[in-house]
Amino acid sequence: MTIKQPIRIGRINFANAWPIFYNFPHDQFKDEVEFISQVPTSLNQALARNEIDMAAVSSFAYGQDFSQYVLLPDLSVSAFGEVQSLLLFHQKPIAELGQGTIALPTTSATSVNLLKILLTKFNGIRPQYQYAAPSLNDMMKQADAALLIGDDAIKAKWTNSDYKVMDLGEMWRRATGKWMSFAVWAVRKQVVEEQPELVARIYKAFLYSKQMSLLNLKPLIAEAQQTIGGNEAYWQRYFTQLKYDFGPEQWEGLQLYYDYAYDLGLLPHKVPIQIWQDTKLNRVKE
Ligand SMILES: C=C(O[C@@H]1C=C(C(=O)O)C=C[C@H]1O)C(=O)O
Repeated sequence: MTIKQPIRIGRINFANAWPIFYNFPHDQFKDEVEFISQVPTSLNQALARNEIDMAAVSSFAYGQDFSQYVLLPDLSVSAFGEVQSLLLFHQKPIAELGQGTIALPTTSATSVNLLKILLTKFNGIRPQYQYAAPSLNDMMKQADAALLIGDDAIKAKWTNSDYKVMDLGEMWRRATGKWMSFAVWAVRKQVVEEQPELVARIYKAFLYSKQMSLLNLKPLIAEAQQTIGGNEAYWQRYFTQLKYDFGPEQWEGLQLYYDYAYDLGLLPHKVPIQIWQDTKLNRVKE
């Protein structure tokens, strides 16, 4: 008898993904699952290298390697408009940034490409971009504007009032009228084939966790206040403005993002959104 390896699951260590992980019923799985908590770009890389089997990853990372993955429905970090944690900090007006440099956080894949899409397609500017560690003060020493995501963006906004701040979720909604999904739950196709029942059980456990978290946000809010700061009203709004569903409306917004990314050469191919459906792989649209 072959011993089944645990399914290795990547967890985004930013508050934006908490509602889906927070109430995961670990006791139902014992040695069958193992969680690895990292920033999105580290999870993207770990999934691509087969060091983990399933993860919340940057939606851009799915676009890069979609032939290897399927996406779990009804799970994502999405928004229709404002997000509060995908922020471009700047002093000069956006139109003047075309001659300047924008610092991009090494933690992000979806948002750095979303920013490029927004500035190129909708603002008609092509600044220089350079990657930097996600620290606003250091970034602004070398650049005219800085993008931050996740908890780094939240904290930077609280502690810096010298900059104008643009919310990428809001910019995308204004430009396209669509949803945007920043993180998706990707599973390696090979794991779906090898351990279909376990994948289905883990999927149900994530849905359960999301439902429980949204029914009672109080423990998540208390932990966010303790570990990150801010007040109850802030986190209440944060966790309700973000949406964790992944259905036709979110697919449509994400498909447009992939199409633009392909148009601009940010992705080398068109990206089909492939949704996992129990054990069958169901290609939803090209
Ligand atoms: C909503 C957010 O989206 C995150 C942004 C990501 C990216 O830019 O690659 C990846 C995962 C998401 O959880 C956030 O950072 O607050």
